[in-house]
Amino acid sequence: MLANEVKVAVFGAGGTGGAIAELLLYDNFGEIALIDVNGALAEGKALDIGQAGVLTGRDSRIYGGNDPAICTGAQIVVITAGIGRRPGLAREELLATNAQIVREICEEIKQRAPDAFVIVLTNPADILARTAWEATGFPANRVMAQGGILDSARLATWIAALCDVSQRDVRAMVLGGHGDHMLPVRQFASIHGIPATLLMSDELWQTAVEHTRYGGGEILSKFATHGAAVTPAHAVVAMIHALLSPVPQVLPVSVRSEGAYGLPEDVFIGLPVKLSHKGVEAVLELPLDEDDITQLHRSAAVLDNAFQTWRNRQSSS
Ligand SMILES: NC(=O)c1ccc[n+]([C@@H]2O[C@H](COP(=O)([O-])OP(=O)(O)OC[C@H]3O[C@@H](n4cnc5c(N)ncnc54)[C@H](O)[C@@H]3O)[C@@H](O)[C@H]2O)c1
Repeated sequence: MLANEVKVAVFGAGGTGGAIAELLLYDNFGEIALIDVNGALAEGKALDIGQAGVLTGRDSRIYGGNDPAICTGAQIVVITAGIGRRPGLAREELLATNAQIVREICEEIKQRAPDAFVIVLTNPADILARTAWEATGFPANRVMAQGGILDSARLATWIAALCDVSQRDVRAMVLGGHGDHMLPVRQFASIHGIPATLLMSDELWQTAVEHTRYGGGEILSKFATHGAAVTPAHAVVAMIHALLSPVPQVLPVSVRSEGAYGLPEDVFIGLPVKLSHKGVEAVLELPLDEDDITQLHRSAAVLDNAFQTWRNRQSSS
């Protein structure tokens, strides 16, 4: 399907939601609906972004408001609505508030955009994708979270800087949950096809990993009031393009594990997947090192425990 035939609805018109809408306009998407509890914010962003269409030669129909009904008929829905991190606040600590918001939004999606792909950006994104999957009742291949594409971009940026090579030559893959327990996979990092293991010392790799793991927090600590928006928005738009393409792309995406790598079936976690207009076509089961498998399972346990703790609190309150 061509972008100009597609309607995308974005819940949350804040930093990331606005940035996503702007990129969708540049890519000439047919219709972009921005929805926010702060309806004036969504309307204002839609006006501001839409007016750039004249100067950039784009024709997207973009509108905003607080009425969820404007998501009706969207083929792709992105959820960025909720509270964000503040310095010192972990992604997992946002769960109770954001899970409620995501559930309410999913009720709307279920009624008004029943055939949509759903991409969750709101943190903690992996756990909220699981919440969205349950709340929509959609097949798991249509519900996913963004985490790994952003984290992989951060890792690639640091590999390029530390090895003094062009970012364009670096490929990297971060799996696991989008949090401090993420899993940057060393054997999947390369510089123009050359395994990064041949060009990076252990020390340099560890430095790149540390910068990646705390990359979101680093940006947050500088802004203080909000987190990163530009690269997260590009990561979401990369997923949207993959979801329009008949040719599958291999990307790290947070999806229901379905038991891959021996993980609990219902856990949503970053895995290498084939993503296309059919949604999540397959999880690629690759021969990971023993340490990486251990770390992947540890990450899944963190996500599963947080989800179960939240759910138990819900049922006892
Ligand atoms: N997964 C990732 O890679 C990633 C990257 C960046 C940010 N995030 C997360 O994305 C979320 C959004 O970040 P942001 O920087 O855009 O935050 P933001 O505060 O700028 O925007 C969030 C918006 O959501 C709106 N909102 C709140 N409740 C709503 C509801 N029920 N319906 C509609 N809108 C509602 C708010 O009014 C606000 O405008 C945060 O949870 C953040 O941690 C995730």
